[in-house]
Amino acid sequence: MSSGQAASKLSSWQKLKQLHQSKSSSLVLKDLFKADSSRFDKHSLTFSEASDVSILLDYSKNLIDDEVLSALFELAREAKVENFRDSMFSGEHINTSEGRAVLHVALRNPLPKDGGWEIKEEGAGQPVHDVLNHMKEFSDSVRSGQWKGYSGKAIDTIINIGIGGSDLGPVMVCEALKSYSKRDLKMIFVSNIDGTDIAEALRSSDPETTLFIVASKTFTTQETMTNAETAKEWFLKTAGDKEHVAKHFVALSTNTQGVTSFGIAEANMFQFWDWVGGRYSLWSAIGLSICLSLGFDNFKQMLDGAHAMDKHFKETPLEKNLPVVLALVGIWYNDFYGAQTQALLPYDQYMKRFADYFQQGDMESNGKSVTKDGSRVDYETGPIIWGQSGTNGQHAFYQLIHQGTKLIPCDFLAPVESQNPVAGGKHHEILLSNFFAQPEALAFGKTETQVREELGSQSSNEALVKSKIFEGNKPTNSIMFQKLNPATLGSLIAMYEHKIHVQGAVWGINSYDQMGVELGKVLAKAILGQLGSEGDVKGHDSSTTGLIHFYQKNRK
Ligand SMILES: O=P(O)(O)OC[C@H]1O[C@H](O)[C@@H](O)[C@@H](O)[C@@H]1O
Repeated sequence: MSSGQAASKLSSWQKLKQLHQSKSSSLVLKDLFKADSSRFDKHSLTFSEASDVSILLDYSKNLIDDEVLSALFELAREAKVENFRDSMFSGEHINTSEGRAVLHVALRNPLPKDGGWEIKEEGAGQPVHDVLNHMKEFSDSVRSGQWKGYSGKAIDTIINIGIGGSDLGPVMVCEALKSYSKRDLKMIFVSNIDGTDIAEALRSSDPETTLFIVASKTFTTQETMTNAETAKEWFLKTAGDKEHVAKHFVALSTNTQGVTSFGIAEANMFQFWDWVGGRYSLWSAIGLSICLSLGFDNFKQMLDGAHAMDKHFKETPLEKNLPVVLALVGIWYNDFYGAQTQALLPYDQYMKRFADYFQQGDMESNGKSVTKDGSRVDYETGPIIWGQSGTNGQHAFYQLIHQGTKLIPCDFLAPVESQNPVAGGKHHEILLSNFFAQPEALAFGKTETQVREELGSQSSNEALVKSKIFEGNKPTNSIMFQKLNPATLGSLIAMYEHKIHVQGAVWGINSYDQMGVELGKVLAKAILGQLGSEGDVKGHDSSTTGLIHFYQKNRK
């Protein structure tokens, strides 16, 4: 297991610091490509270890050379990334602050008799497959119309009520794999405590044909429980009899007692375990909305794609290991170039929620400032993750990436094949030409000489010349895959999950707790009890008191 040692104490870290000082000015992409015509071949990797999956990672447009790369791999070895990875796979309790194993990989692991690994943790073998069978049975019966609502009608609307990890994964996947979905089954996701979210969902739904999925690992999350109660009240107003809840409410949780006291029978509960982190839970019962929308077979293919990436991560030498390479290159910018953010830019409209999903995945995992042994880090940890689908981003924020003052490493992702080759494939070719052009423009820019040539007689306008120069040398990864099918999406998600794992291991932090979301929750609870009258507002600073008083005076 990783000791939680500060990364800056490692000798390879110091070496990387020196390398950055001594050679960053000579790490110029234009020159690096000119000097080595095989740079793409040397710095690209392929993954095709799952059926129906083919992924190319081109990391050649990074500010790296052989010396930097070998120091980065040395860092991974010195930080015992391989040991820590193996500890995760074997079920050791690597989430030390909560004393838990971290086993989302077990959710996509076949049984040992079918070629999976033996994992010694309660739930991590047959029980996982029992829940999968339950999910299959249930989703088949709802999708086929066999499952009937209380008045005998089939279900046509699914409302998933959950937040954070109990929302973002299902939302992202249902959107990404929309072309595989049952189009006449309406999927609605309610997460926000803002009454608008549930009100809009209910407005367009019919209690006789709506199925509610209450998704919450803990079954105590205020937003989810409040939305679920409101949904139940709305349902019972029409349905009347409490007995009917059984036909319209199911729960996904680790908390059986919470589920039954809400009024959902254990038979309508899909179980998972405390070793599934919320932001890693879409592979578990939390994926029920995915199964309902896409069908179990597609869900299973997504699990298989993820499992193949797990196997790749577990067994492939670091130098050829996609998640490891992504992680190390990310550390190079995050810790040595001072980059604050990392953009995820999928050139596939179906992946429009991908960056939102990994905002939680990455930032909740690695947004930590103490190591596992409790020392304050003296280096940067998790990056700010953001992005949106291409080409929309190009017309919104790429200006800053190209010519702003900040270094923003970007991952570009795109499918070879479009699922909607409209207008004879014209849209897709235009989309891909942009996917190819942007990393090229970022890497190689446009020189002053080129600008002057282009401007011709106007080149005497110095300010204009300067404004049109692209400095270039902006690093990117390009990730191409054949087609966004369920297995490929599974592989891509698992690839980024493991990237996060490797970075957390190098930084010596616990990527698997989320203590930082607690304080705000506690304070909100206390304030909720004080909103009644001005006199109740006690124990706050003048700003918070002033804000609450303003609300109390002006509410209607
Ligand atoms: O599934 P639950 O228990 O409702 O938690 C929902 C979310 O709550 C908090 O914000 C965090 O703990 C997240 O990691 C979690 O995903």
